[in-house]
Amino acid sequence: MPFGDIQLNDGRKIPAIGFGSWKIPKDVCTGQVDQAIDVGFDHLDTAQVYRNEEEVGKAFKESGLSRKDVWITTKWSGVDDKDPKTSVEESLSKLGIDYIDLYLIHHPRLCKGDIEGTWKKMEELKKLGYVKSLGVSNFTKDDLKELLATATIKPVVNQILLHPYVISSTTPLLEYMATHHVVPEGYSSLIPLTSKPGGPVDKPMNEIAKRLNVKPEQVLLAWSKAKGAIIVTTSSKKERLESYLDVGDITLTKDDIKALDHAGAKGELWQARKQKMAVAAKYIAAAGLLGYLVFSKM
Ligand SMILES: NC(=O)C1=CN([C@@H]2O[C@H](COP(=O)(O)OP(=O)(O)OC[C@H]3O[C@@H](n4cnc5c(N)ncnc54)[C@H](O)[C@@H]3O)[C@@H](O)[C@H]2O)C=CC1
Ligand SMILES: O=CCc1c[nH]c2ccccc12
Repeated sequence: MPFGDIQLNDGRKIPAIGFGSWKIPKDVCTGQVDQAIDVGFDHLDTAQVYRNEEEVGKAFKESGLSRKDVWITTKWSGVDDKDPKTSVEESLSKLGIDYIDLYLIHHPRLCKGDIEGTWKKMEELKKLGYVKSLGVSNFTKDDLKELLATATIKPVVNQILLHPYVISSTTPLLEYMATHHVVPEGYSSLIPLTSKPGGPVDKPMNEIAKRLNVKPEQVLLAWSKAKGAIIVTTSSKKERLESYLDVGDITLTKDDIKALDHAGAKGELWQARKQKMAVAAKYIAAAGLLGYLVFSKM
């Protein structure tokens, strides 16, 4: 079963899984995007700051696919303090296309305290025909509230970190977004495998993978899909890319999702406790040093 599309609040439909080009070196980028398109990805995610828009654009051109058949997202990352209009014109030229499907504010800090003014500049880009849909990334609930208070065009997505170890702190944001029809786009969904292996999520993830006869990474992507998110992921390996697309066929049960959420929340709690202990240890060490300095002078 193919992944299909997700309906956006501006009437458009976005392919539910995308191939991201963050950290892909220029010299191998076109080849990796070519491969992703070859296996069936029709949604590419890049950014001004990834510095590989030209290579992504080259792969699209080489694919011979028609512009309407590939969804292209890029982001205003505030590189060299350039404003959204200058940046989007540069992105269009680098990508070699005449419109961008989805243009995102890469991070709220780029707005420098003026979310309202920055969003107005983004809205202009849609009116100019440079971009079809507008969205944000890494916005908190408060950032979104501020934006929605004055927006005339709603963001269609908020591209956010989404994996079981952040589910507890992210649920209020996801609920707020659902109320306002802003679709989550989840990135770094594979963190339990890539940078936090050995945590509490491993057990349910591996058990579910075994029961369904699928790979652990597919369980994590299926979890993200179950949260209603558009998935943005990546790999340089053809077999992995194929296995990501096969997640379209995987449906987790309510109990599977509960088990992953529960294990994720446990890990999040441990992490928070570890951070508190580290801060406390720093204070104790500083107090000890101060005491030593005071008493050694007596
Ligand atoms: N808006 C934003 O601030 C951000 C956006 N992104 C977007 O999301 C895309 C994907 O981000 P990532 O963090 O790379 O996502 P990811 O969590 O999907 O990780 C992808 C990596 O996981 C590896 N992987 C797959 N299965 C594995 C396994 N079983 N064991 C170990 N490693 C395994 C892959 O080879 C690949 O290198 C980026 O290219 C970018 O487009 C990423 C980060 C931030
Ligand atoms: O998108 C991936 C992470 C990243 C790399 N550079 C920036 C700048 C601003 C926001 C996010 C990121």
